Amino acid sequence: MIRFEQVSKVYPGGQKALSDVNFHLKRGEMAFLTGHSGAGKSTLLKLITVIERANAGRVLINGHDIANLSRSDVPFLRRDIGMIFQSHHLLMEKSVFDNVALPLVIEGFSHGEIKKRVLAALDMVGLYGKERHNPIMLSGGEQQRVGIARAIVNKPPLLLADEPTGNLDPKLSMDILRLFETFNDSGTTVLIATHDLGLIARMKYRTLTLKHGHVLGGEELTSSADGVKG
Ligand SMILES: Nc1ncnc2c1ncn2[C@@H]1O[C@H](COP(=O)(O)OP(=O)(O)OP(=O)(O)O)[C@@H](O)[C@H]1O
Repeated sequence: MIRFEQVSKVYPGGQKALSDVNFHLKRGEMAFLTGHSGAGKSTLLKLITVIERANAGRVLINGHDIANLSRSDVPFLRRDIGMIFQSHHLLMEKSVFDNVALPLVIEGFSHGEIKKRVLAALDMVGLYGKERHNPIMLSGGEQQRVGIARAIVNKPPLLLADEPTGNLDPKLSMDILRLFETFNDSGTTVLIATHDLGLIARMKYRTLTLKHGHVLGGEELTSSADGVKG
């Protein structure tokens, strides 16, 4: 589903963020992306979502080289990607319902369909009944789950998460990871960038490790457990 071939990224100003990165994330797979602060994790996710573009090499999504993607095609690619951030980027003055509905409103779904899908997404993340609350009234873990509901509400085939458990305690972090497993079990491809090595060790999914923009441990995603679920 995602293939990087000899990908390098240098930011304007000369900061080298990724160097000759190769990896392949298969459809239906769940994997971690890790590495020290500044290793290039967010940059790698930004190349997949075309927030940034590579300077060298090829980024292929579903076999398509995204270097050939025109600006007007980018929103169509992003519809297939659910993106989850540590700071979840919720609209605090809007209700939980409106936050989760946003991708569907942008896509022009009918009111009836939006209601059905938003309530189903909130149910999946355990927030059914909180749709009229504002995010400010919720705990950090609940706010993170609103962000997750928004990312999965249009059922994207690919879910990318950038430090999704960064502000959460170990129990809540595990709950969030279990939630990702549920989506993965129903066929969603999942890539999670995280510093949390403890979490990675407990979950035993394949791990891509970056160090100063280079992939450690060979060209493919490496694992001590060959992707076996923990
Ligand atoms: N917009 C930018 N302009 C210039 N340099 C940047 C930009 N974004 C990131 N960098 C640099 O690129 C390198 C990789 O950054 P990136 O954010 O991808 O790392 P990261 O592994 O996600 O770090 P963290 O875990 O701290 O979020 C760093 O040296 C960073 O300073």
